[in-house]
Amino acid sequence: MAKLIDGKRISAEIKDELKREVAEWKEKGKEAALAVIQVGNDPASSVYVRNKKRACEYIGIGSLNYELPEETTEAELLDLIAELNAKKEVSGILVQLPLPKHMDEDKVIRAIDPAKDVDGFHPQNVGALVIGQKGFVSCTPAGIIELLKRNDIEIDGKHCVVVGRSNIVGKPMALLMLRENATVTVTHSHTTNLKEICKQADILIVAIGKNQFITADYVKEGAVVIDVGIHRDENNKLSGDVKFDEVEPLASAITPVPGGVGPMTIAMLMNNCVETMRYTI
Ligand SMILES: Nc1nc(=O)c2c([nH]1)NC[C@@H]1CN(c3ccc(C(=O)N[C@@H](CCC(=O)O)C(=O)O)cc3)C=[N+]21
Repeated sequence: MAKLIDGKRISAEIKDELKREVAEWKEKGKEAALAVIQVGNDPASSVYVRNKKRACEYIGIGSLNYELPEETTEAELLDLIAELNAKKEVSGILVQLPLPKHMDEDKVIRAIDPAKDVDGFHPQNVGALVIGQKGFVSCTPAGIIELLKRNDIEIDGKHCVVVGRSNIVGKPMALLMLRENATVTVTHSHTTNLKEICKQADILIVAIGKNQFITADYVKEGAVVIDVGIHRDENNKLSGDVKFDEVEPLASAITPVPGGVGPMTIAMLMNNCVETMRYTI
């Protein structure tokens, strides 16, 4: 039986730590506020936006929500970002992804001041991660490192296989594991022998966006399995990229969906928001 990695509990712990820290910074006259921009009204996005707002309120930082209609032009969005970049009271800016198809996501992300890019998506922050310099780190991979550390799971020297190479999860995940001295293999949809490679993993991190794709035959006995996927069926029941019931008996530790990686994303977003208080004068 695998140890269940409880992301919900750990994210609550982190938010409590941050709440105490924010109170201390406030006594010293510092403030922080997160601006969240949502374009259109995708219901799943609305849930996340609401969760972020609630987390800001909980830890004691400000939150501004901008709900823009689907027809907003890219130029209008860029204007709003420029306005928020210039606003001293706004310390973090998050543009909820995905954006409507008529917008160039790369261009929009590049418009955010890297010092306010609490998502860690700006090329300057991604570049800093590549060469080991300070910068905001993408929240989901940062949350996974925190989950492993707070469960005393050794990373140093281990073989970590990352399934998926997205800019916001797979790639930064591989870089963070490398920073922790893991030996890292990045796999993706063109990988031949995917099963054999996954089976060599001491730590298997799955972010491919395919419902319950990873079955027992991908997993070595005793492996640690981290599931980044999130899928919703017609009854609103959530599942991940890993076939949990099959894999759980094999793994030494595993994250559930929900209650695993998801809540950690929000906790690390809050950590990035508090980071803006740590270094300003
Ligand atoms: N600019 C931007 N930054 C993001 O960080 C970002 C984004 N866009 N677009 C969408 C994805 C998705 N995402 C999640 C956050 C929390 C949960 C989460 O809390 N999940 C809960 C379940 C919540 C539920 O019931 O749906 C869990 O896994 O236990 C999931 C997914 C952040 N994203």
